[in-house]
Amino acid sequence: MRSLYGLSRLLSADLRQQQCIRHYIQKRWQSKTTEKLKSADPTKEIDLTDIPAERIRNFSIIAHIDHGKSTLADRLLELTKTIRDQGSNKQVLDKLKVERERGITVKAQTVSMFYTYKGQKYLLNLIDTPGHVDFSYEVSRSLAACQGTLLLVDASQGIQAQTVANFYLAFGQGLHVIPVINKIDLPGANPDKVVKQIHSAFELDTADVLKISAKTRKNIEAVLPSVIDNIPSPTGSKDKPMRALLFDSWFDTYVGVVCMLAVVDGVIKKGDKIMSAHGEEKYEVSEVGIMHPEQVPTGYLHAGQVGYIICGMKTASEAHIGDTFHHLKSKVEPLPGFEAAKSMVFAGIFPVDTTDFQKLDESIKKLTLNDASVSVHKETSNALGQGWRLGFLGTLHMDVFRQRLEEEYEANVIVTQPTVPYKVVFRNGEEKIVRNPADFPSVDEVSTKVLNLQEPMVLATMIFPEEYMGQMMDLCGTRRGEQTEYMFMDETRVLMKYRLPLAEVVTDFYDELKSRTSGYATFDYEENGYEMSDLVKMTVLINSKPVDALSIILHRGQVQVVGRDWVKRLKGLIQRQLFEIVIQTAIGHKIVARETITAMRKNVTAKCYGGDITRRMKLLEKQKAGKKRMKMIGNVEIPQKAFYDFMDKKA
Ligand SMILES: Nc1nc2c(ncn2[C@@H]2O[C@H](COP(=O)(O)OP(=O)(O)OP(=O)(O)O)[C@@H](O)[C@H]2O)c(=O)[nH]1
Repeated sequence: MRSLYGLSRLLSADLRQQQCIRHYIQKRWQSKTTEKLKSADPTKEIDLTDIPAERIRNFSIIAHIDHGKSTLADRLLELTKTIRDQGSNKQVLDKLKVERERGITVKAQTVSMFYTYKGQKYLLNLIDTPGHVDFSYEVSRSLAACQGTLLLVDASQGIQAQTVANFYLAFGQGLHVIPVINKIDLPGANPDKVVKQIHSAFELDTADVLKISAKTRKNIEAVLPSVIDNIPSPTGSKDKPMRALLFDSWFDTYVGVVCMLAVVDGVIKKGDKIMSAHGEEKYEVSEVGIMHPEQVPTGYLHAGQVGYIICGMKTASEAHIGDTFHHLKSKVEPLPGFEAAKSMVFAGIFPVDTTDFQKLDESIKKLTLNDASVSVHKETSNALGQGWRLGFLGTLHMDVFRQRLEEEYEANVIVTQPTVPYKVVFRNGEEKIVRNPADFPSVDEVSTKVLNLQEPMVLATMIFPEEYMGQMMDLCGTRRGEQTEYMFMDETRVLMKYRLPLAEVVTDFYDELKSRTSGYATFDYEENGYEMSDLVKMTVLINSKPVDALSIILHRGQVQVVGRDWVKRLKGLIQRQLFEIVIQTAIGHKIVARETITAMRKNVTAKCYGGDITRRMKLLEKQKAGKKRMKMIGNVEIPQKAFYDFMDKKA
């Protein structure tokens, strides 16, 4: 065991690598379900000429989930009169319906505020970021547009796993970090203890640490002066050739893609002809402005400013996040970009009612217009018909996508078991990444052509009260984890690190971790390469016919448990039919588990004793309609609903 002092060196793993696995989702700013912000000013052009770069501050708020970032953002927007203070503003920057329903920020938002301090007018650009582990990718790219950040910590909960992860993202990008202790109004608040934690964990100067309550507004007025006094202004030069970093974008039905830029050097104006360094595409700027909090044209943005441009970009995939824009004729050194966000979780998506395919196709197209990080390929399944294989950055990203499909497009979908990208190394030296169990080599191929099989690993950091140590070690042990480090955060809390297979983390690991520690444990992870693993593909057979949509890649050690569980659950979902149904799970030809549904004789019109022909017809019609939602596996009819319930673990 070791003290926490100097945690920085221990945790400063490759931050770039950390970014790749992190998850990200893009918003639809103009979503129909999106609530409009309450803007104090009607949309009119704003003049920025009186604000030199020295009086600009670009900063973000980072924190663990629920520590109060969006609430603090509300207070700062009110204080600067960017929005009206009606006493009812609640996380106004969380605009997506899913954000409001889940009470989490999914999408980083930028807003420009004006603030007068010591008689001078300042332009403060605030980027509110998500706190959930799944959306850390949003955090890291947002930080690239900032010079400093407010690190918010809940006064009753103290430092948690994403506090640590987000601090190191900011630290790794060389940002000035201002610690702020929030929720000091809570009865369990212990701000002094949290100050000590911050000091020992991050070696930050805590002499002037801010202690606030974003909810009751206590000490809120101290925040912006601290931002101005401590965070440096951007350093670029207005006189150099224009270079601007594209750090966010979204699709607007009327104007196409809106790009968020941090202008590093020079000036970008309406009418300018510009080019992207990565895509080498040419555009003409038709509108340029700031988010205040809605889009407000300014006519130009100069070095140090953060704002949006509209330049006739048609699709979201043209906007490469991390790209550099420059004037058409000028040659500039591109700014350091970001590594592309990588899909780490893949799943099949199918309509519950197969006649909804076209509609769902449209909906997926629209939703992915704004989320270039979702990879989409068509897929056909014998069990579920036509569908898609989608790649996501994590399971929350996947859940959010599904929820938006269901709520914003009224789609009814079956999402298959998520799969991580496995690696197959062949004896001839070739390598293949398998994102779909259908592409996994057969048992014969594995024994004749494959040198080894590998699975992606992560390094997980967990923070929890000491009394849950046994529970946590047990959980990580059953998930094939290997402990790499543990230490005390303070007298009562432990920080533990485990190397775990990603496949074990993307299932129900987070829920288990929460339930085993009464919600006290927090968790974050980063990518940690591939490792050789004894992997197999398990298939489900219904009356000897394989059901492709129910194939899964597993570690051999899990086969018995999962195999038995699956046949039992399927038995509960498939109705008895006129003949016996045998449900089996198998690895190649080897049967793992089996359940049987005995035969029955069913006559839907049996109760109609001849007489009422209309009723008889109605029942037959109903049965016919029901059949449309059935899938035939061999001679067995399985309702799509059974697949839906199976995937949703409703049995
Ligand atoms: N008592 C108290 N509650 C607060 C305070 N600040 C925020 N909250 C509450 O804490 C909860 C989470 O606040 P948010 O502002 O959504 O937190 P967040 O960090 O933006 O959350 P994510 O975006 O999901 O990461 C909400 O219920 C807030 O009302 C505070 O100072 N005191």
